[in-house]
Amino acid sequence: MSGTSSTLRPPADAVAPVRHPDAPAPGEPLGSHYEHCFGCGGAQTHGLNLAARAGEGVKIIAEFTVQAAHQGAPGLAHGGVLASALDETLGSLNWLLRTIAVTGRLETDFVRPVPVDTVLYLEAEVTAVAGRKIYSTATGRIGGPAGPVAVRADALFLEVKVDHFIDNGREEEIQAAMSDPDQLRRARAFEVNP
Ligand SMILES: CCCCCCCC/C=C\CCCCCCCC(=O)SCCNC(=O)CCNC(=O)[C@H](O)C(C)(C)COP(=O)(O)OP(=O)(O)OC[C@H]1O[C@@H](n2cnc3c(N)ncnc32)[C@H](O)[C@@H]1OP(=O)(O)O
Repeated sequence: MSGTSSTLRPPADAVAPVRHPDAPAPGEPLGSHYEHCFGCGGAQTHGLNLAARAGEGVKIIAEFTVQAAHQGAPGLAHGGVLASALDETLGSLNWLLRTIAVTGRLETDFVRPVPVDTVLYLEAEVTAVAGRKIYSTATGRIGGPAGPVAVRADALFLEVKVDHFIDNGREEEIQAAMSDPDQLRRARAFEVNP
């Protein structure tokens, strides 16, 4: 079964996304935007440890290896974990636009079961932008980067101000993130405006 709800279809006045001139070059790893991020952070024991790199245009390529801690059914990845991998890959696209944005809507198709130890080869792309709305799509393939699609998603991200995090995040993590000695991560958190 597949299909995308009408809120994920870009309006007639949507424009093509513009890759920021300072976006990482194609092939360059993005690194983690936050070490405690479940998707990409190195400090999360059972996190996804998803490694993303810039593609051409406004595209991201990433890999994620399904661990035993990610099971739902015996020996198979939990669907929510696979949705997280898609969400994280789609979220990484915003760094190529130099926009801070959060997921508003994520529609996922689970096409094939994904066993533990499988490498999920992810690709995501921004398809259109309309004001604060960023439309994007992603696939996760198994058996190799050109293998069959196991999961796919369409998403709508909404651009937000940094205040979104400062006003809503727990105080101790906000303070710690603000004093992060890693300059690149700080830049990704605070200096994303062109
Ligand atoms: C000091 C530290 C600072 C740290 C800084 C960190 C930066 C690091 C970089 C990156 C971080 C991201 C990490 C990546 C992780 C992967 C991505 C995630 O998982 S993000 C987490 C999950 N998502 C949420 O938690 C959003 C929760 N939702 C909200 O906060 C709001 O609902 C929000 C911002 C999404 C929208 O709220 P509104 O008040 O801004 O906007 P309204 O007026 O409601 O909507 C604007 C337009 O968008 C449509 N819209 C909004 N939500 C929609 C939806 N769910 N479906 C369809 N349309 C929607 C509306 O219909 C409206 O459209 P019309 O302008 O009227 O045409």
